[in-house]
Amino acid sequence: MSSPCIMFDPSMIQNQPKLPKEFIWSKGSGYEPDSNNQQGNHDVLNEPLVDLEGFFRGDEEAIKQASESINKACMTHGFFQVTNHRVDSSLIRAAHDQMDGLFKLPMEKKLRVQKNKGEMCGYSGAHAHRFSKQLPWKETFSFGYNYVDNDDDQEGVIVSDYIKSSLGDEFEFAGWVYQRYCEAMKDLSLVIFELLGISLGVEKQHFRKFFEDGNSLLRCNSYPPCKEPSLTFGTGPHCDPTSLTILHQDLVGGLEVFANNKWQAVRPRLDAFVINIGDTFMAMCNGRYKSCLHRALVNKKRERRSLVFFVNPRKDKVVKPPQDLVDREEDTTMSRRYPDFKWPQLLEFTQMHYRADVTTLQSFFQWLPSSNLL
Ligand SMILES: C=C1C[C@]23C[C@H]1CC[C@H]2[C@]1(C)CCC[C@@](C)(C(=O)O)[C@H]1[C@@H]3C(=O)O
Ligand SMILES: O=C(O)CCC(=O)C(=O)O
Ligand SMILES: [Fe+2]
Repeated sequence: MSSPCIMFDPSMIQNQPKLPKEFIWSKGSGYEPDSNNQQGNHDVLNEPLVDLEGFFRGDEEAIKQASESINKACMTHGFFQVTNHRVDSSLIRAAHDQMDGLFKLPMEKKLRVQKNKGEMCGYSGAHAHRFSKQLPWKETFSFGYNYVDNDDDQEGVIVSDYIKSSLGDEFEFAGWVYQRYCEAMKDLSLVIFELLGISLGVEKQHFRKFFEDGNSLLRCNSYPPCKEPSLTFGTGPHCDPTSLTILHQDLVGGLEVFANNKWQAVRPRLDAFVINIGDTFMAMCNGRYKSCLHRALVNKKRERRSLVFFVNPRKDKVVKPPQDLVDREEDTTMSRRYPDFKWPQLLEFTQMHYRADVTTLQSFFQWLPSSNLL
């Protein structure tokens, strides 16, 4: 008989003296927390801080500099932060403030919007509806955001309607805030895609155009304090399967990136967005840029929150590198490093058959021919 899944109620679970075994990232899994899995024990990553002011002013020299530092960061670890991004600071603050109302909801109400296996939107406590061990010490609310309402299924529902209809009228303002926040994230992502195009020396609008009619996901993360933080993870080590991730975190800290062969902490900055390259973009640039390996630690004292916007292409688009990039490969045996695919195929793989980690993309390409999605 299978055991009932664990209920992640922060007010109760964080007071238990011992970490429930489901949250222990066991030895031998390849993902055991290292002996130093404590905040404050790691080097701080000296990643480039890309100032977008020059881009918005159309200053050629500043754009060149920004794209060069993006190129360097993406060739080494796939991670950088941006400042002067023109996202209104009061909108960012409001998006963080509205998380209070979500995470403080009574459990019974959270469960009413609980995600089921295979679903992308709704509430999840420790992903316990999907996994039975190595659970992440977090609660999440996720909202789908389609740029174009291109069909009439659930995915076409806009964030504000989804929030209001699933959580009730008292969440109307929260819905409005997250709708605006998604719009701002979409605009910012298109700026980053333009810079990525420039940095790769391809037609500068190529990626921007490709993602203009995408469909994305906004996720609110809450990582409650944990009595034994060194035995678990808030989010275990992984590369995002998506294309680009835009993350905003509070000042608690806990995000780490694997760079130069070691885990390094990312210094939180309220005025910056963290940008990660994901697996899909790595495939789109023929492996030139690295999908960023990262994780989130938890701590004994303070709840940590982050807002994560995952950018994906429209579901019928073929993911492949631009031809001019392929033509420039010196090693002709490597002219195409990955086969073509579509985002829903990788999404199905990560939701139904494989838990995203550092080798998601390779495992996906082994699975793809046997799937009936081709
Ligand atoms: C397509 C997705 C799967 C995950 C959410 C989005 C983008 C990133 C993925 C994830 C965050 C990577 C770490 C593991 C994961 C299970 C998580 O901890 O949330 C992943 C998400 C998921 O499968 O729900
Ligand atoms: O919350 C964080 O800092 C990281 C979250 C993350 O990596 C993810 O949700 O994919
Ligand atoms: Fe991630």
